[in-house]
Amino acid sequence: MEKLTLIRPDDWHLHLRDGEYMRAVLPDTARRFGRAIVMPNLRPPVTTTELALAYRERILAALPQNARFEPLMTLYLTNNTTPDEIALAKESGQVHGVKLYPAGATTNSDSGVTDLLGKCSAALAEMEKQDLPLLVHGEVTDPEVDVFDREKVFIDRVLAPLAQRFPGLRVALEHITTRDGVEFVKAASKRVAGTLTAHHLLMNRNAMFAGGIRPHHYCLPVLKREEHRRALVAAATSGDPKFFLGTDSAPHAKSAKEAVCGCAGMYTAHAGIELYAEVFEQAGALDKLEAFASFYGPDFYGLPRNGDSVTLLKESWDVPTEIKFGSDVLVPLRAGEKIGWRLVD
Ligand SMILES: NC(=O)N[C@@H](CC(=O)O)C(=O)O
Ligand SMILES: [Zn+2]
Ligand SMILES: [Zn+2]
Repeated sequence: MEKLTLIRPDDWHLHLRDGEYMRAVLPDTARRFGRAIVMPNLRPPVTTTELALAYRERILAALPQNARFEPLMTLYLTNNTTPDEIALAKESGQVHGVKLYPAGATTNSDSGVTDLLGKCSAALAEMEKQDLPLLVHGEVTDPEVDVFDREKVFIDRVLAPLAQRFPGLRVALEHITTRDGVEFVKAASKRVAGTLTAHHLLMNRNAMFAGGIRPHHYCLPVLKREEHRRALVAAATSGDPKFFLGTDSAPHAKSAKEAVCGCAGMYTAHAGIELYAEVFEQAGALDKLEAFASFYGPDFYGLPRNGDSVTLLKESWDVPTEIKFGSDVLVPLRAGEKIGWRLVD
């Protein structure tokens, strides 16, 4: 049987939520990944180092015994984030990035930024000075802009001017979904990188409408056309160190997804590395998976690569139709279907 052994991967974009929900999903990530950049869009958001350190303690306390998983914390940038808070974050050694959510762009982003280059310039200057990366949800929230164009317009209106004004700032464009995003990252300086999710690599926007409306294939940024998906796969499998793994696994209760106004996010942590193995296999690039999943992320964040490894077998397994999610259930990606690679414990 075909077998794949990789240095243990890390997830550079993950939603763990909190409390019983966090306890339900954390083991899926901890089983596969050595570390994860933990998103701060809790309610209320993680806006200070103090809140981030307390959240980190709750995650550590919820880890399965013997797990050697390390949560890498982030701060939620607001119009009021001070340079002092940025300095504190860096000094803590536990905060590895500051997350920009344009206000209203996505799940739990109501406290987000309304005018990045205006209101956040002092915080951004401090991040540049401290070399603390800015992690970006790259979509404009202007309701006049077509939903499918919001990433491209964000690059033109916000990201390009930001990179000009703060050339020393390390920036990760999270969950890139378009050719435009790929091209921006490639053309930018070495300090600009991007993460790619498994679901945007595997599916185009038709997946939202296969035989009817599919709420479990709705996320933000929304799935795009096939030509964009192909550009993402080309970037992921190119061996370019600017592109690395970030699942954006975003658990929501089944009832919140299957609703009149269903919320955005796909749960993929149950197969967080296996789904990428499918992508790289389909592209004939399994030899490029390890660097994408395990090398380029820590290199960008200035952290050591993991020392141990994981093994995948080319053996299909059945994804459950539901997974317990605290007092609720969630529907994982590929629910009731098969995944072609299996993680060996
Ligand atoms: N990706 C999503 O569709 N949802 C994420 C938020 C985000 O990453 O934008 C969530 O927190 O649910
Ligand atoms: Zn996002
Ligand atoms: Zn996310």
